[in-house]
Amino acid sequence: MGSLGLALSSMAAARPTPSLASFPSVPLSNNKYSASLHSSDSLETSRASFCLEISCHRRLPAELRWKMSAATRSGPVVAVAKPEPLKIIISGAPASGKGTQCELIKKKYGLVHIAAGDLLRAEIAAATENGKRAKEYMEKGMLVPDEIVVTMVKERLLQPDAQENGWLLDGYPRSLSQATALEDLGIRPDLFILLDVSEGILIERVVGRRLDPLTGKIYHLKYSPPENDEIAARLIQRFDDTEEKVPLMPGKVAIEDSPSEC
Ligand SMILES: Nc1ncnc2c1ncn2[C@@H]1O[C@H](COP(=O)(O)OP(=O)(O)O)[C@@H](O)[C@H]1O
Repeated sequence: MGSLGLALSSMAAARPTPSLASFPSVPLSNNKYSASLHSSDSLETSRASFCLEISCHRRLPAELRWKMSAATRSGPVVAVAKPEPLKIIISGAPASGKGTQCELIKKKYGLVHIAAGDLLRAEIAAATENGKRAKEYMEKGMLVPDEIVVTMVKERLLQPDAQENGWLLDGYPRSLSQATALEDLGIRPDLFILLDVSEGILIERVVGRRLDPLTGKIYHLKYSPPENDEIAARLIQRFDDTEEKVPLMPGKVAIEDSPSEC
């Protein structure tokens, strides 16, 4: 019960090494990027134990490697590459625990969380042309066309906060064409995380999930019950939290075969 498979595939791109002049002076121990996500950090919804270790040893140019080895011989010469910001794509079926893991990853690594659905809802709220078009598709539960989504996601990824702090992209890509579009733009993640949860567990989570309309907090009748009767009385079920929403095959929603439907 409760097995949460975490398929983690590294899509590390061969990135250009920054020039020596751009290296700030930082302690030698910072010469690698190392990070981890442990189940002990997680909420009850993700009960299975898993551990994600990210260790990105950055390649340094020969000149800097020589300086570092000189440092170990003759004392502290401290000039080390600042690691490039981490770029992650996370994917998983509804109720796979994506929201929970996104919160934890975002908090731990200081990444900018970019959710395609949130970007679309912001366009709708701002009543832009794209927002008006997107709304028609979203209301029918269909994927919004690529010409809207791809540009929107690209522009968000290229904004200074995401470039400086790194990003965690969620809800994109949802089709092969969206993945290819990102690749064509030269935007590649360091990691692709797929939360691969069995259908039985997804169904159990979806049908037991409840929303507190007052606070926006998500509960689960079995795994994360409301704190008191007053909250319990006002909990509602999202209209799309039904068994039918759960994909028949695990991973189906990760990258949709058909770009036309969610
Ligand atoms: N990458 C995307 N491409 C096309 N449409 C998208 C994409 N991401 C989100 N959408 C649209 O926004 C809606 C809400 O998405 P989201 O907030 O991720 O919720 P959910 O996980 O319930 O689908 C989707 O049903 C779809 O219509």
